[in-house]
Amino acid sequence: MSLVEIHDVSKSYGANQVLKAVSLDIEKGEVVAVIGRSGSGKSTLLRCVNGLEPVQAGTIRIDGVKVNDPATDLRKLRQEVGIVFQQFNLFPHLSVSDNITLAPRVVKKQRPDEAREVAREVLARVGLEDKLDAYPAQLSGGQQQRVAIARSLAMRPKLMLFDEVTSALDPELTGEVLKVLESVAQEGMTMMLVTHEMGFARRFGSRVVFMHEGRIHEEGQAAAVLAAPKTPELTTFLSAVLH
Ligand SMILES: Nc1ncnc2c1ncn2[C@@H]1O[C@H](COP(=O)(O)OP(=O)(O)OP(=O)(O)O)[C@@H](O)[C@H]1O
Repeated sequence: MSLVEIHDVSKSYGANQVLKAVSLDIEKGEVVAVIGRSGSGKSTLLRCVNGLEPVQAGTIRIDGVKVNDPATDLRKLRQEVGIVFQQFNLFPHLSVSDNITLAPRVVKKQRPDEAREVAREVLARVGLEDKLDAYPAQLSGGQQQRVAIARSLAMRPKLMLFDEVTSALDPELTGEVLKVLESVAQEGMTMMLVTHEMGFARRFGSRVVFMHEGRIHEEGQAAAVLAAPKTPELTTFLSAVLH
């Protein structure tokens, strides 16, 4: 059984069919980069995986648990599926420590000292152990995004979803966030990420999925797919993003 099983998923917003019979399996420890033009359905697919968006047809299972099933406790499922967005969404009035420990204390009922210890550990993993008591406004955008990643890691998820997490950052801050993603990937985390960073996709995407008009148009091992696209749509897309 794959960790993520997406089978024949379709989704529409009104008359606009955004996902058209999408199927994708992701194995434990795999890093899958989802690429494609704006509006091709990448973010929607990611949001369907952790149940932020309902689907109209098909099934999605995470570790065997069906996401689109009224009997599934989505709150519990989301503890196991972390998601980080383009905007870091930290609570501005809470310290870094409180931002990170909030969900483990409230949802997982961790003791405050235990939660703070986890916060220390995950902050070290993103290279910000000295920022435990800082406030978001005192951090750069790149640092805030690293805290947002640490906050997700504190829940010990089975799967992490990243939706264009570097798109809101200045180029000089993008590198530090990509480095954190690389180290999280190297630790064995299963990751699905929507990205425009083709260099990252090539180095760390064990697999690349190219979406076009709501369908998976091409997929395969990252280096091979990016070096030798088989369809004119991917060729056009790659020449647009690489130049
Ligand atoms: N909440 C929504 N309500 C209505 N339409 C939506 C909604 N979210 C997305 N869409 C539409 O669904 C289509 C796919 O959007 P999606 O955000 O998944 O694309 P994307 O490939 O992630 O694009 P981008 O790279 O620009 O983020 C677009 O046509 C978009 O306008």
